[in-house]
Amino acid sequence: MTASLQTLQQMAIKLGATTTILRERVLDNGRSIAEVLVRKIPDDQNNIEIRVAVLGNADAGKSTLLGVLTQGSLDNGRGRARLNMFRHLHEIQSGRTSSISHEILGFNSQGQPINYSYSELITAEEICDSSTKLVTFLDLAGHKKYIRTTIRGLSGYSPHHAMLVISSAAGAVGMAHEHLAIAVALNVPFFIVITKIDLVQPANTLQSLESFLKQVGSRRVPLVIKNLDDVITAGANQLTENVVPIFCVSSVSGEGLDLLSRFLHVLPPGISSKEKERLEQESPEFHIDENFKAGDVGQILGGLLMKGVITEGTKMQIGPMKNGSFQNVTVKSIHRNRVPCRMVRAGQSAAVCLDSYVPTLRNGMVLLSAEENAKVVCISRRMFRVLFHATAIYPGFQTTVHIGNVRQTAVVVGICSSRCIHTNERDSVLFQFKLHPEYVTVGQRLLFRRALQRESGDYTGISLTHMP
Ligand SMILES: Nc1nc2c(ncn2[C@@H]2O[C@H](COP(=O)(O)OP(=O)(O)OP(=O)(O)O)[C@@H](O)[C@H]2O)c(=O)[nH]1
Repeated sequence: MTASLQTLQQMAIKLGATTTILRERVLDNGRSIAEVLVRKIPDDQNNIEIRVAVLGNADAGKSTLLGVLTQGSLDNGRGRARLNMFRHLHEIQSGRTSSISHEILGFNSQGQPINYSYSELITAEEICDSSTKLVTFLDLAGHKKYIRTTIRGLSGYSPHHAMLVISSAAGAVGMAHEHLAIAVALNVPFFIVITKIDLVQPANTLQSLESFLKQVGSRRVPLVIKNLDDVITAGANQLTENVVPIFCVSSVSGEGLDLLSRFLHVLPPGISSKEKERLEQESPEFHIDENFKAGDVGQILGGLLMKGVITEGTKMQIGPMKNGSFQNVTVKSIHRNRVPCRMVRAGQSAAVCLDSYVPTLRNGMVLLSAEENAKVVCISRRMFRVLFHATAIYPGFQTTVHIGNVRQTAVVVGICSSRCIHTNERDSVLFQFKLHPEYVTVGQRLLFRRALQRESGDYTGISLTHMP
């Protein structure tokens, strides 16, 4: 076995790859078996990246868990670990997340976590440089007041996986149901973390999970992760098998965190390297989710590059403006994970600085290649499925729709095969944006939600496919 592992390692080194032994076992006949992860990072990339959105009810322990994973020191049960996750003073004062924050956790080639406790004064740049795998967490808000921000995170940032955090003290209550229903509707693979097991044993919460999963429309069955074998099996099959991995952890005692961390290390990115290569060949399409001006630096756009490659100096067009037109711009500089870089590739998020100021910028706009003949829509036809509605949806129904980063009021102007749509029914629907045209592409999922009364927050439905 030692000789075989050495040979494998030498083969990997020749290809510029690394090997990590995931598990080893000695059989009854004295022979042994080892499962080895061979990780090859593309030549032009530092590490393999995945984005994980963190969902769950307020006070479930999301920010605390992220604080513990990314800062590397345990919580005191009174909110110490979450302090670094907050972006605003009111969040620190209330202990409640209201915005989307990004946190990173790296892993080296041996599978050891690299976070801010790895060495004294380590910076985000050094974490990125020393990691072969990088997990970016999106810490989303749990309180129902901030549901629109949470939907924006799930729909706009295209996370590869969602992590639903449930407190074992409170169970799957409040917004946990709605958050997971949205992740299921957007087809984001998910896993569950039951936290605070130092306070209450998770037995009752575990029991209720099967019916909880059915209620949100997921046909997957829960698989409680108890040992390293379960971790490897669940990690390898996360995208294909019909199971939901469940971890039981405590951010105060640290119990169960090792298995969760190992799972994050083996969790695969959402798309294959072939698919990624194909996307990189296409014309660039950068979806804007944040825009701001920083002193003399100029106009900065935060977002995700869905297709193509952008480099410094690339000539592009930004829009659509209110009249549907696009404005020509040039990319001045690019930052990724707070570090300057020369290039951003399909599937990566980045902050792009433009050479000129763009008036009337809004989130949901796109940056496209300057040569692209960009088309925008006022009216769009889509296949709809209503997940829940108290009565039915008729023409004239008006609501806020989310398509990626686009968020705008739209009106249903026609339903193709019947007069109205009820819960669980599907139909092709024509809807019109109320204010201005938007850039949408075939296959993007559309999500709409309407609060029937201000407080109740009834979640209504999703469109499955965009029909050209
Ligand atoms: N005993 C114990 N307390 C925990 C644990 N995890 C979190 N807490 C405490 O639970 C409280 C709420 O945690 P948060 O991390 O702010 O919860 P959240 O889900 O991020 O809440 P929002 O930001 O409002 O969405 C804090 O006081 C934490 O110290 C745990 O594992 N054990």
